[in-house]
Amino acid sequence: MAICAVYTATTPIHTTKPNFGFHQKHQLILYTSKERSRRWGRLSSNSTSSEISCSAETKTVVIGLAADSGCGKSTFMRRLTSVFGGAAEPPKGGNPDSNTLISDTTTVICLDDYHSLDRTGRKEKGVTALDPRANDFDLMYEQVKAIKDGVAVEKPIYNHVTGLLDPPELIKPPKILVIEGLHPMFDSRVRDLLDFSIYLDISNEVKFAWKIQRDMAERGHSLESIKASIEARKPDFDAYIDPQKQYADAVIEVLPTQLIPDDNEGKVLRVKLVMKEGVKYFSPVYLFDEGSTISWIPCGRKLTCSYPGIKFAYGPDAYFGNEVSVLEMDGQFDRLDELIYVESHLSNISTKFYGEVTQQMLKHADFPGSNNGTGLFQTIVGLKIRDLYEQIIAEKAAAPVEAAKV
Ligand SMILES: Nc1ncnc2c1ncn2[C@@H]1O[C@H](COP(=O)(O)OP(=O)(O)OP(=O)(O)O)[C@@H](O)[C@H]1O
Ligand SMILES: O=C(CO)[C@H](O)[C@H](O)COP(=O)(O)O
Repeated sequence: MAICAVYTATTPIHTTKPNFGFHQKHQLILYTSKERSRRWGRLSSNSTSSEISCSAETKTVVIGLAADSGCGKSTFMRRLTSVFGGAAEPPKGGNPDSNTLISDTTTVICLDDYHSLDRTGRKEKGVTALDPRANDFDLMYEQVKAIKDGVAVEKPIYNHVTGLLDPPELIKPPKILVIEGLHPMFDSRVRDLLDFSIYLDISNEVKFAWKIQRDMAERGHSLESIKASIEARKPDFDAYIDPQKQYADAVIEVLPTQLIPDDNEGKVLRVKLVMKEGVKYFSPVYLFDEGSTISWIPCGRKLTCSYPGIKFAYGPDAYFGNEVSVLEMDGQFDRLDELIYVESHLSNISTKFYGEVTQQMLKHADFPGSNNGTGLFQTIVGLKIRDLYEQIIAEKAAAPVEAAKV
């Protein structure tokens, strides 16, 4: 087992405003992206931080999850980590405002931590957090690469409560690293490090409904301020976030239902799972017959459906010039236990036992989207990621045996 160094932070604060309490002892220094990267991000063999032992053989599998804010990334992450078992929690004894979630198998880091401008800095420069100029892609690349290579890093923390950049936290290489946020597929160097990538594509109507529900109910924002915030972000969303979906191996697209004519309530959803063909370790899910075009209304004796019912569709398609398979569900389940009927007609879902999808959905019945295609497809993608991870590990384990044979 090799002893690996740790990326270390010499001066943790990078902000435009003096900090309070915990932060006071640090100097106020503004770095250019390059200098900040040099100070914070270089691999340090004479590091004063604790050194981390790591094994070169157990390389971290890296998953990217892209979406705009408030589009269900956290919910998806909870479903994903649950597939691997064990609860995901913030680093023990660390910053209470850390965005990181660690479980036995997975570490989820939020790419907001690579904002190079804090809230005030963005305001002063007149840029949004979605703008690449507000993010440090050099550091993101260096640190994700280091973790993938089995090296711990001192990752910055963007504090969503204060809007400031906090002192960094130590991230040790996990079995699976998930990088979630606005830009996991924006920088080609970071993109190339991903073993699998997902884009949550929430249509404007649905995004608006979800944001209103959360920001009005939980955060006390007014309808006008929510509308204004969505409008203000839209140009940068279109320019920098949305184009990433062309690179994703799987896209979960959430649209208004087509089952209710002129629906404007936004409660019933039509959800598509777009799966790229030819991705290593990933075989797209199919309904009934692989490669066919299917339309299926499962409502009847085995599935209870109230108005407006449920409709599935499956078939081949093209997406940004790539060959894909698309599985679609419009409508919502009345009884989650009956989902087993739908599950039994899906293939390549990478379950370990009959009914595992239904079991996962029942386990998290209280999560948003559990009665529709968002929850169903997020669960299935979680199972596919577990399968991908297990294939990569099995291949690595077999490699020395194969080499010895030769
Ligand atoms: N599948 C879903 N169905 C209905 N509502 C949902 C769904 N997913 C998320 N939401 C709504 O959107 C809100 C935001 O979800 P979540 O916290 O998972 O998103 P996020 O992308 O992690 O947000 P942020 O980046 O702002 O923290 C939830 O509180 C919920 O109201
Ligand atoms: O798009 C976002 C991703 O979560 C946030 O708006 C961004 O990180 C800035 O955060 P805050 O609004 O807390 O200053």
